[in-house]
Amino acid sequence: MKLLKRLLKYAKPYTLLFVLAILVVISLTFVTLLPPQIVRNTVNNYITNDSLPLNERFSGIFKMSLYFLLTTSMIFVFEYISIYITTYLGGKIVYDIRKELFDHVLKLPMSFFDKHPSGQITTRIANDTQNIMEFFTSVITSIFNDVFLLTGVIIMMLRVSPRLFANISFVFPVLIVSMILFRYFDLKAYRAVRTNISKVNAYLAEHIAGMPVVKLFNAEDFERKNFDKVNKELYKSRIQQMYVFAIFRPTVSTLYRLAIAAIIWMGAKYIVSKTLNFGDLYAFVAYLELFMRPLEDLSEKYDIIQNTVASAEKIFTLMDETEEHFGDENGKVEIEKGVVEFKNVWFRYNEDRWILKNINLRFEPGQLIAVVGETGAGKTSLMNLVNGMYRIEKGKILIDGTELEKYNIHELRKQISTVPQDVVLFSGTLLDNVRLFHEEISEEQVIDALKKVYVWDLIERLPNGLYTEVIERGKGISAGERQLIALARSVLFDAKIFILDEATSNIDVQTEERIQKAVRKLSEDKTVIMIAHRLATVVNADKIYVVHKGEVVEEGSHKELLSKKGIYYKLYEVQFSK
Ligand SMILES: Nc1ncnc2c1ncn2[C@@H]1O[C@H](COP(=O)(O)OP(=O)(O)OP(=O)(O)O)[C@@H](O)[C@H]1O
Repeated sequence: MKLLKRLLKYAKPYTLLFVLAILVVISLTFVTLLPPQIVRNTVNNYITNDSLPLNERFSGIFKMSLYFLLTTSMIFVFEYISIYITTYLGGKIVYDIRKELFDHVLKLPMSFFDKHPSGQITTRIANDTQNIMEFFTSVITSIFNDVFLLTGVIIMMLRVSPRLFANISFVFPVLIVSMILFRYFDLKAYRAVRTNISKVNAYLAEHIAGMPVVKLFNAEDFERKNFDKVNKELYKSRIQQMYVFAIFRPTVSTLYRLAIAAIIWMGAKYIVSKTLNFGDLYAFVAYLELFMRPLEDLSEKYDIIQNTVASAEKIFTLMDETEEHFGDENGKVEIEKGVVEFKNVWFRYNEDRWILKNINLRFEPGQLIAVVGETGAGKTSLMNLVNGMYRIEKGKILIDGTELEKYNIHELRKQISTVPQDVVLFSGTLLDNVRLFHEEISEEQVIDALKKVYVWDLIERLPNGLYTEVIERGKGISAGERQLIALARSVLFDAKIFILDEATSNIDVQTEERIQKAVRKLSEDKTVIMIAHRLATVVNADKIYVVHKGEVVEEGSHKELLSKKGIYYKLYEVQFSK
């Protein structure tokens, strides 16, 4: 109930439209009840009324036909208006919710994205909101419609023949109970089908993305068998759902026909004994048919409400996630020199273990400083702290002597350029990807940036050059090319601090040498932090920090570190003895 209340808050700005929709629905109910009454009057007053002159009977029938036509047209108009308004309302409300949700997701901290799979977040924003749309388009106003119609039909039946109504009143609870039972079993079967559809989807998404691995390891047979399992489950649940339909649908319609037979049997007796008119019997049967429609509809709406509650719960859980409040909105906005210092920094992603322990580092412009260490040592984590992607637990990170938390984080991030290990490109051209969709940056400026890192000739060589289209996160562009694009992007945005996280790991030795030259030049007036696996790329660095199991264990120039014969020496030995 609380959830529905919170959901209804989104409808508040559109209250007037809702009121209008309900008024239209009330009018629709009213006119829907008219046709059986018109036919009843036609039969009773004109078709079977022998006491009237023939011409009056014909003109009466004509008049009634016009009424019938008029009400049918009104039903059309009201239905059109109500569908129009409700679809507009549902669409607009879901647009608002989706917008708010995505805005909120953009403000969530990295730790949130570490814990939640991207597919799950996508489903919340794309699919769960869709379920909610159904609630606003087909539940709210239809419930009014159904309740009004049910009440109206019962009133009309009582007006037509209270005696007939009393005689067959036992049929109504039977119809209602069988409908509820049908819905209950149908819902269960439908849920199983939906779960199995998501399993098939999830399986396909994961395994089609992993197709290169499937082919390389000859895993086609294994894939076939595993897919067959999920596919079979889906098939079985569909059959189960079909059984429910096969049993209940005919049961409900048979009950309905039996009720009509009972009405005709009793009604005919009353007609023969002249206590009921023929038109009354017709109207009564027609109203019974109208009684069935909202009954079916209401039970369907119950389904939608349940789905909506489930989706709303998930959406609001996401909406209640705490936003990232890193830094100070009104804090410092500009990095002046670009001196980065770590002072006794401790950091962990989860309670269970420290990733960085008592780190002390200093990076400054004019020097090329590198961080090395084995896989999983904590190098990338270190760099993510400079960007304020995660919060440290103990110690201080200072930029130009000011604590990171005292900066406006958005302004700060603009001045720190990172080339990550795994570069993600967006759909669009290479040009768009270098200038990150900033149309105000000209093609010449982009080419200039590419030339600065000595990669323009590589891009120029591609068949469509800068206009090469990128699809799905950069498929079709080699890993090395992606790194070059990211590197040029960093230069283009002219940051004060550059973080190169194994930025040349996928690039051939020749190109890497040229890039090293560019990086060296860059470090003359910028702060460049270079993380590297391959020690060959850091031998010329002014200073090298060696990180081991989350601690800085050695520091110095390449020569100094070799002479220490410590961890750096060992790493060097292993790499160069190869
Ligand atoms: N988002 C995360 N959540 C939890 N643990 C993480 C997360 N990212 C990294 N780790 C863990 O932290 C440790 C350090 O990882 P990090 O990526 O900093 O290492 P690295 O030195 O950069 O390694 P590599 O050379 O392979 O890039 C690893 O044990 C890793 O499993």
